[in-house]
Amino acid sequence: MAHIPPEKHTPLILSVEGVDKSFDGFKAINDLNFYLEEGELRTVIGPNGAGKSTFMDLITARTKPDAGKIQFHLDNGRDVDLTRVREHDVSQLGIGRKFQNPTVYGSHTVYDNLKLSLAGERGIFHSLFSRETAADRDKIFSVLETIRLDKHADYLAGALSHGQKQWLEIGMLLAQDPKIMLVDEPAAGMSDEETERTGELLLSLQGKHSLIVIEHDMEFVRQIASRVTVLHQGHVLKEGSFDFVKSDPQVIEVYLGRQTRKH
Ligand SMILES: Nc1ncnc2c1ncn2[C@@H]1O[C@H](COP(=O)(O)OP(=O)(O)OP(=O)(O)O)[C@@H](O)[C@H]1O
Repeated sequence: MAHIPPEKHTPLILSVEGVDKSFDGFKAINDLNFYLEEGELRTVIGPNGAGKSTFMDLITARTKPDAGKIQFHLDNGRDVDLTRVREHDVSQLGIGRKFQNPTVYGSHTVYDNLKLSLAGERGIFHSLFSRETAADRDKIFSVLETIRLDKHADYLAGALSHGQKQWLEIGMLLAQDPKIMLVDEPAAGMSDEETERTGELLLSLQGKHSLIVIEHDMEFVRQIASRVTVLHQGHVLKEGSFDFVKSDPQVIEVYLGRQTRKH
């Protein structure tokens, strides 16, 4: 079957076409087609086991598909086939991922955590024992402002609240200037106020970055979503505005009707 990409209003940055992935004969991803526009903030929802994490594993080349194409469209007009790239090289290309649990360096300051992320190829040793350039400092302070931790630059990361650790980790991704950011359940375990601030942060990033956010908390999805993709059995069940997917009978049947609030 021919795969028809959505109408192109804005250039696409990512195309996933006809992707399959099985584990021991079980199809976790089944003929998946997904298109992300440059600067878009897309929310992906779906029941447990729908294939959301596997989808992110495929984009970051942690997992290789059995079939299909995953293309990263660079702004120089080149397309990179992500199924042929190693996981390490995917992050170098500008695709960053934030896992659900924050993994900040607790015994280092917030500032140093960002400095370490900025280091990239230069390496951790070099980063900790060398002076950063003025451009590095500007970048770190700009990220600190974006994640609203500028007053916490000298705090040990281990002393931050859960929400602040999540923002710091988003900041650590930002320090590397990713073109695409994959963010897995950023609001999990957060207070209502932290959740709202996280939504504001993600909304402030769209346009400058393209984001895919996996989330279960529908209030949070309502806050951030412009377009929502519903995954079910490794396939796109529905895609559209929050109101469209929320009132769709099939989405209610397979997901919303069964959902119990996690937090
Ligand atoms: N490495 C693996 N080996 C075997 N089965 C796997 C592997 N990874 C995922 N699966 C299976 O693939 C299916 C999709 O899993 P996946 O974790 O992608 O779903 P999910 O939508 O992220 O679920 P959740 O919301 O619970 O995190 C599940 O049935 C899971 O058991």
